[in-house]
Amino acid sequence: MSVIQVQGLRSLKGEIKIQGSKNAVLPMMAAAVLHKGTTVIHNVPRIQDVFCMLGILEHIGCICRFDGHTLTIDARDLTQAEIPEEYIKSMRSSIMLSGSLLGRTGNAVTSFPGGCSIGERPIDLHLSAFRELGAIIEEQGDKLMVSANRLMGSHIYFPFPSVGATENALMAAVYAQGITVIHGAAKEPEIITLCEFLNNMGANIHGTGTSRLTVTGVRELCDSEFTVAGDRIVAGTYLMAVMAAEGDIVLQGIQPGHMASAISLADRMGAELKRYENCLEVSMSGRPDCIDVITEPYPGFPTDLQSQLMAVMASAKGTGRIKETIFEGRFGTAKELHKLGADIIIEGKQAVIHGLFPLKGNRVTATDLRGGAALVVAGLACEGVTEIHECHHIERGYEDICRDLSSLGAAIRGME
Ligand SMILES: CC(=O)N[C@H]1[C@@H](OP(=O)(O)OP(=O)(O)OC[C@H]2O[C@@H](n3ccc(=O)[nH]c3=O)[C@H](O)[C@@H]2O)O[C@H](CO)[C@@H](O)[C@@H]1O
Ligand SMILES: C=C(OP(=O)(O)O)C(=O)O
Repeated sequence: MSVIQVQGLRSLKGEIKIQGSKNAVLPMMAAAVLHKGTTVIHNVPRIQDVFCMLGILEHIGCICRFDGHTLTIDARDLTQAEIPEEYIKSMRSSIMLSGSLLGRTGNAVTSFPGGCSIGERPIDLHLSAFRELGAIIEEQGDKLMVSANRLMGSHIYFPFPSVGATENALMAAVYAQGITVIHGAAKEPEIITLCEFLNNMGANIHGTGTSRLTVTGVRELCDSEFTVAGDRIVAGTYLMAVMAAEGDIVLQGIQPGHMASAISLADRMGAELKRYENCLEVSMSGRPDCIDVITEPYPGFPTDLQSQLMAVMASAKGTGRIKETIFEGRFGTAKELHKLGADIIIEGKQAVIHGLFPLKGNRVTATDLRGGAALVVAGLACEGVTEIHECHHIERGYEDICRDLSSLGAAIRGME
């Protein structure tokens, strides 16, 4: 599907089950490489990034079976420590293999990762964590070689929280001799899940959910099974969708506690919300109000919902400001929203949005995963048809955004 057409101004109604979390499952798939045996993961979303990670696992010698939403990874016999550049350049999470391969074999050959155009995204913190555990890092052209005879437990200090660096440090530390303490760890729910997943495999990690994680090295892991939680960013995207389109929807299969900042923001903007243990009911009648928001590490408002929020505010009442503090390139979507008539002014790290309703359907282009989803959200508040091109970006993280939104009553279809 490379083009999506949305006929706007139809309210949403219905119930939907949210797919498993991309940002939780990708590090788990990388972590499965640590174990000389079999790992089964349930509720795995059928998205492009998962297929890319599968390609990497098979390339290094894992035998994988992906039936429906259950993925079995047999990592008994690894044959390769080098990940081809085309994988690394197409997906940021490929860098997770450097931690798990280093932990398992003492050797990983990767390169600097690519991914969406949302900012520079250096990996200095990942590399400093590996060095702290005793690894040697060599760069040869584009190649990045990480190796160690024996990883030794140590104190790793992160100056600010990085999700990926915390995950890579955890994976490298699982077999390191002695105790590793990660100070300044990220606290996102996906880190908690990775710790639970690794402990379920036999690792020994304490401090889960805090910024100080302690890993006591173990000698071996065991076969295990794990179920991935619902994707809080996909759920947040559909929360933004109903705010843009108005209506009443129920999001099933999620933990609303992991979405507290998005829920309180929707409440401030005028939505009515009811939280249950595994689902969230949202009603929006009339146009939402613009508000002021800052993106922050968890538990703050996530950068991964910033573009979708911008799309909602573009068609809301009044004036609001969004300050993006994580990825400097994430205001790229504003340029496409302008084509729909949105009034957004970018001033450095801040976007000032004057809401206008309805927006006007037009041809726009997705330039990154969440920015693409934001254009779909904006299309719901447009008069006429919005045609979104380059939708392969959206398929990186959404199983089928057209299926999901049309089941809620949107007039949306995908085309090749
Ligand atoms: C697959 C996955 O889980 N992706 C998520 C992960 O990305 P990712 O793990 O790449 O994001 P990080 O948490 O590492 O990035 C946070 C900030 O730290 C900076 N940084 C990071 C590493 C480093 O070595 N040096 C450095 O300067 C980044 O440029 C960014 O400004 O967390 C982001 C922040 O919540 C989310 O938007 C992404 O969806
Ligand atoms: C930026 C994202 O993902 P990644 O880190 O995989 O590029 C995202 O999920 O919004």
